[in-house]
Amino acid sequence: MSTLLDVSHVSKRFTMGGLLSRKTVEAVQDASLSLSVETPEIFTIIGESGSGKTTLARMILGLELPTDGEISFRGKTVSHRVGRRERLDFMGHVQPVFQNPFEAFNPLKRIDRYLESTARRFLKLRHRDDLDAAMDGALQKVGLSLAEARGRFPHEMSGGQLQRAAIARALIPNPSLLVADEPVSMVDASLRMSIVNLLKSLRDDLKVSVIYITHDLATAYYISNRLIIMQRGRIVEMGDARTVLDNPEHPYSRLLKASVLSTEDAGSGKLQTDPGMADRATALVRQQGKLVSRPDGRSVRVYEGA
Ligand SMILES: Nc1ncnc2c1ncn2[C@@H]1O[C@H](COP(=O)(O)OP(=O)(O)OP(=O)(O)O)[C@@H](O)[C@H]1O
Repeated sequence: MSTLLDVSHVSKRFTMGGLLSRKTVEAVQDASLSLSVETPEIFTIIGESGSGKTTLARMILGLELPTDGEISFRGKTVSHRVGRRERLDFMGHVQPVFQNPFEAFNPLKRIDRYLESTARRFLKLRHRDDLDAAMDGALQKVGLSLAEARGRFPHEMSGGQLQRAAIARALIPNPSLLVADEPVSMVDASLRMSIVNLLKSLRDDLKVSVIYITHDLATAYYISNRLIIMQRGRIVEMGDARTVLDNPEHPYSRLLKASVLSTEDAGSGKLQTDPGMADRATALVRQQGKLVSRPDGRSVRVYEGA
């Protein structure tokens, strides 16, 4: 098995303020994960707001450097501090998909212009027919076409269509990994599943791996192969998505699952989770603990004396 992405004991500390009011945030602490070339998968990062998901994603994309540890893609260290050609080569293999498609596109620039400049930059295409074929090919992969997208400004598309166009743009260089940071949270609920299913078909039909960052346990359960659950910068549970979500073991993972409101719970007015469970999960956050492998293949953070 060869390694596509290797995140090894990575931490990120942000330091803010001046000399007298210095404050540090441990955004990510000692995170490790790896994806293989041979098995494309949807690897999900779940956690509450501020748990370090985006920081981890930005380090994987080389937009942020780890304070400790190392990230490598196909054996090469990921960093933005490399030459332009090396950076472009990396970006051809690893593409981001952002949360808000309306922010990802300049409102004054037509969609096809974006796709065209990506095709020029990464595929070095120059002729009109070649550019059109590359754009149409990418748009077809996401259920759109160049005929539909040509000449349209971002505001002339729905959020769902625009997120598809953003994914089409990311697909132009033929990447082997997409890093999608909450790609459905700004899309209308009724269109969300179409984007989620699209990510699934990118994995199954195009063999593209996806790092899927979300707050949403339901979509994570539906499309993920494996996942990690993060709490305040630390991975607290990691493993096969269904094994973990069917029977979460870490108190924080249990709390997350218990916080998902079913329509039945809403109907019966049951809006609160067990306060004891929340207290246990937050008390543990102050301890470092240790990720321990379990026989069922998952890893769970355990604490001394707990
Ligand atoms: N550039 C930065 N400078 C200082 N602190 C930062 C920076 N980026 C992130 N942080 C802090 O690091 C922690 C983790 O943030 P991060 O955005 O990675 O979390 P998240 O899980 O993605 O949250 P959300 O779901 O709200 O996007 C937070 O406490 C955040 O305030």
